Amino acid sequence: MTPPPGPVLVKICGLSTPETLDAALDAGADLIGLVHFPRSPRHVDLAAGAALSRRAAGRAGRVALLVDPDDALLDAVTALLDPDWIQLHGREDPARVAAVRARTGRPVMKALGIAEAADLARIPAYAEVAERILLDAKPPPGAALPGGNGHAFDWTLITRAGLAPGFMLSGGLTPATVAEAIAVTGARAVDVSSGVEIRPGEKDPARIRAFVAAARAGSRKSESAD
Ligand SMILES: O=C(O)c1ccccc1NCC(=O)[C@H](O)[C@H](O)COP(=O)(O)O
Repeated sequence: MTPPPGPVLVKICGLSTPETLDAALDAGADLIGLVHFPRSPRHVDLAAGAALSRRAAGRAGRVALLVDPDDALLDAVTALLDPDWIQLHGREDPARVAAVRARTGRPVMKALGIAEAADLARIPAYAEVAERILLDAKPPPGAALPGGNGHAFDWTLITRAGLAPGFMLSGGLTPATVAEAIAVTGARAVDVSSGVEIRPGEKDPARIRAFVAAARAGSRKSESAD
């Protein structure tokens, strides 16, 4: 996927209240992520997700975040949340990603866990079936969650691999580090959850605003350096 030129695309993930959703929308987030995964501190049930999705409609792209969903859950999420994107953050293989895309008719963002250069080899097969690849830190051993862990991976892995810039960079980003992450990787899209929280699951409007501002500033600096 060739990313459009222009400012970096910013996703704020794991929003679960109207107030913090409004903060992300008012800050200018391009995408908002709604996590439907009961073990997550950011989990929203389908009714809450539907209400938040309606609140965001027309103001940002709505990403329904699922982990190894079955078809019944896909159908319910599609019908109730009407997401603009479906993000798959589990062990879904490329065939499952293609099937999800076909069943829901929604573009799919597939998360891949990165810890070492060899992990990047999975990208081409997924890039064939997903509209966007989200590169996240591989969960540490024993982690309770497949994502949202607040861990960063070595961004130079991307630089050294000479990766085309159509990916979304994720994993442990914060307002303080996102500009450097953009400079190092050339990412044209970034994603954050823990880095804009006071505590797990509790988003901080001030940190959301700071993250969006820092990402936009970082992308302007990165573009002017090109
Ligand atoms: O955020 C969660 O709680 C979560 C739970 C289960 C699967 C995925 C999850 N988050 C996925 C995301 O897209 C996060 O924004 C991404 O992993 C980065 O998280 P963080 O390192 O906390 O910024």
